[in-house]
Amino acid sequence: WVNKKFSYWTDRGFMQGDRAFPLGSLGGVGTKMIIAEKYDYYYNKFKGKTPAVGLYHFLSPVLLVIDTELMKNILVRDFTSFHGRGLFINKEDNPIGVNTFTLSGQEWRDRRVKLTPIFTSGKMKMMFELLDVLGDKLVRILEDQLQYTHELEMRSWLQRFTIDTIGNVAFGIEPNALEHENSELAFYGKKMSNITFLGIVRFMIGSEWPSLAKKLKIGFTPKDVNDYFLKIFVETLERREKSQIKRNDFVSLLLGLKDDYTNEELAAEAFIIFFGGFETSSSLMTFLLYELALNPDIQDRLREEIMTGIEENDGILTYDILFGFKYLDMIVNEGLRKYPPIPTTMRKTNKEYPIPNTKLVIPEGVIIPVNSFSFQRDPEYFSDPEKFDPERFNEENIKKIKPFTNIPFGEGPRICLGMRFGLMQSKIGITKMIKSFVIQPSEKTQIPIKLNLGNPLLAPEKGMWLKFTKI
Ligand code: HEM
Repeated sequence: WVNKKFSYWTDRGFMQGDRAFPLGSLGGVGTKMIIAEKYDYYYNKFKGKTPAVGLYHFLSPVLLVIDTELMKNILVRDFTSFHGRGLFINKEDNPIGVNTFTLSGQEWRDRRVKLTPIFTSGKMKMMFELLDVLGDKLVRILEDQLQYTHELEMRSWLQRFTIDTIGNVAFGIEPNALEHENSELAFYGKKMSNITFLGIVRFMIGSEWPSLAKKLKIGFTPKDVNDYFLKIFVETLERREKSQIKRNDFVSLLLGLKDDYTNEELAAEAFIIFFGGFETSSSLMTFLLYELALNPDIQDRLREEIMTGIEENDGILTYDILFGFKYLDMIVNEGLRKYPPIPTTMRKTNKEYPIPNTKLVIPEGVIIPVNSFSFQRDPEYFSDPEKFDPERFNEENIKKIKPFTNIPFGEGPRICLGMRFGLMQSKIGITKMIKSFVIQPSEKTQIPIKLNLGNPLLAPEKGMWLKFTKI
């Protein structure tokens, strides 16, 4: 029976990767490497031999994309055959898990169309002030820390910063995570990004046996995460409606969709804004600080740009000034290339798809991992890929980047909805810190950095210890 399962791809004429019961092609994931590194192993092994290689997530067939032309077809040109996300959802028992990120088909399209207007640059500008204030608070709190020590574990500080920003704008609450290490929001937020044995079992049941998963009331999130986020969002909605408070945040914008969606559906969107926004941006800032500490020339040039830009604007940082920092933009782009916070995105075929110019046909219902991590670290597309080199993204070089090889926010109709917000909060965080501190490696800095095997997003293994000195 297992052998039959493992011949799914060869029966259809595809090349396939290693397979063994029970993990399928995922041997070593979580113990020796993260899943993106395992995909990368297959990407390098099969590159040039086939446009896509068949793998197995446990016993389920998945197809890893290798060829950039095929990737373009999947993400953009022939998107109508690939609009699914391929995640298990359970509307009855886990309403929080049913949102723009996880939905497929018409339901996804309808949500996406309704939500897109709440992410425009005009709406982001409205939220800038709130983030600016929290950025200053981050600096104040780090300054306080320097009375006791100059070595700071920045991953957790940056998580605390993004919990405060997103808790504020998506749930209308003051998590005060920067003041209190163990805020409730942080507890439930982190629960989603720590892979546990139980989480793997739940994921496996959800993808292999959806009807059993429904009977077991399994969904995209654990039950307590569902209940917590539902509760805090509904409480905020009620408070807002009663008091008629108007604030420039996602809660107010979501409230504007009240005629179209139930409270549960709106809470699910607030949840994905929180989940999409807290770990990704803190991961990006963490790796950026690491590279800035290791590359003092780059750090100095960035500080010069920031200081001059703010000084010329009477000491005030605005949205337009922030997004006008060209070198900061190059640095952020290079950070996203080398350390994509979500290193793999997924699609699912909703109908059979013949791969152009081959005899291969991708069957319906197959999950397609697109591993941006591989393309963005492929020396064919980015020479000396381990080197942190913002010049890859200067005005001239950026034009030479091969399309679809740098996709940290995904691509096509399902591209990240919160890209502008993610960039805004990461750029604010970096700008405020670089303006106030010189950042250097410390004795505790892990060089070269290793990845945390228990996190589906890109995270450092042992946190990010860095030396901070007040300017
Ligand atoms: C540096 C920060 C971020 C990175 C690197 C990132 C990356 C991604 C990636 C790779 C995807 C999948 C795209 C695809 O499948 O083509 C995605 C989807 C998504 N992201 Fe982000 N993200 C970030 C920040 C945010 C923020 C701040 C929010 C919310 C405010 C957000 C909300 C979403 C949503 C709703 C989707 C689902 C889009 C859909 O399926 O239609 N993201 N993001």
